[in-house]
Amino acid sequence: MALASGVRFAPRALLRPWALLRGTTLGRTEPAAGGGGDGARRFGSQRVLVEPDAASGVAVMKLRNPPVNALSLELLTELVISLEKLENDKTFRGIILTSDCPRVFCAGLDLTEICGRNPAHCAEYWKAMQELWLRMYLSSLVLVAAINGACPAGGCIIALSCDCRVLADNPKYRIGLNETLLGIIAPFWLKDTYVNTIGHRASEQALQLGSLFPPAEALQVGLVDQVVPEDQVQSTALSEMARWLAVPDHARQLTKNMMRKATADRLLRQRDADTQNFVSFVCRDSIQKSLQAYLEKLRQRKG
Ligand SMILES: CCCCCCC/C=C/C(=O)SCCNC(=O)CCNC(=O)[C@H](O)C(C)(C)COP(=O)(O)OP(=O)(O)OC[C@H]1O[C@@H](n2cnc3c(N)ncnc32)[C@H](O)[C@@H]1OP(=O)(O)O
Repeated sequence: MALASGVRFAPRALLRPWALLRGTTLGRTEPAAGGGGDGARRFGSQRVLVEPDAASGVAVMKLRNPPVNALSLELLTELVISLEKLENDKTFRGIILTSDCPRVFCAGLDLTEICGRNPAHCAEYWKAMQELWLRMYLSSLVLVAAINGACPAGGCIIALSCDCRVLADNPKYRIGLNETLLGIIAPFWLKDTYVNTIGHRASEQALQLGSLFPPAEALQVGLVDQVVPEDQVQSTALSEMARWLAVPDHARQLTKNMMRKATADRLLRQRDADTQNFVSFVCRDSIQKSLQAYLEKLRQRKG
C-alpha cells in the first residue's frame, strides 16, 4: 500500500492471505447489471462482492456470507484479499463497506470457528482476525461503513476500523461490543479501538456491560457518525465518502497513520502472545461451555 508521498505504512509482515484460502472463487470478474466499461465491472469472491466505480475511484464492497455474515475464516480471508486488490490498484481511493444480507451487517466472529475446534484451528482463525483488523485499520484508502443491519461484537470491530460510520435508523440494528455477555473478553487492541472512538469512560462502561446501542444512542455516544433512514444509508455513505475524498490523499493518509499507528503497533509487537492468549482462553472448558450455550440459545431462538 503506497501513499501518494511514496511512504508505505501497512504492516508488511502480515500473513499471506491466500495461504488461508480454501475453496474460494477469488478473482472472478463479471459485468455488473447494465454495465459496460471497466468502471462497471464487478469482481470479488464467493463471500465478498466488489462493485468498483473507476470514474469516482470508489468501490462498494458487500459482505455476503448468509445468513448473518458471521466472520468465518473464509470470509476474513476473502475480505483481506479484496481489500489488498483495491489498495494495489491506483484507480481506487475509497471503499464503502456494506452488507448483502438482509437485516444484518455482520454478526461478529463465527462462533462455529471457535466452538469445539482444536487449538491450531483457533490460532489460525485468530491470526486471520488480527490480519483483517490491521489491514483495515491502517488502510490507505478511505473506508466508510454503510451499516445496514445489526452490528454486534466482531461486526462492530469491522465498522470501527473504518474511517466513518453511517447507520440505518432501525431499533433492531444495534451496534457495540457485547463480548462480556458471551463470557468472553475483548482483546486489548479492540478495547483500544473502542477507546479511540468513544473515549475511556464510555468504553469502560459499554465494555463491562456488553452494551449494544440502538441507533440514537450509538450516535450520541459517538460510535457512529450519522444515523439516517434505511433507504438513505448508501447515498449518505457516498456523500461522506465525497467529503473525505475532497482532502488530498497524502495529507489524509499521513494524518490517519499518525492517529492510528501506535494502536496498531501495539498489536504488531505482541501478535503471537495475543494469539496464544486467545487460544488458551477460548479453549478452556468453561469458555467452551459458555460459547456452546450461547450458540445453542441463538439456534433455539429461531421460529
Ligand atoms: C480472549 C478472548 C477474546 C475474544 C474476543 C472476540 C471478539 C469478538 C467476539 C465476537 O464477535 S463473538 C460473536 C458475537 N456475536 C453475537 O453475539 C451475535 C449473535 N447473533 C445475533 O444476535 C443474531 O443472530 C443477529 C446477528 C442479531 C441476527 O438475528 P436474526 O434473527 O436475523 O438471525 P438468527 O436467527 O439469530 O441467526 C441465524 C443463524 O445464524 C446463526 N448465527 C448467528 N450469529 C452467529 C455467530 N456469531 N456465529 C455463528 N452463527 C451465528 C444462528 O445460530 C442461526 O443459525 P441456525 O439456527 O440457522 O443454524
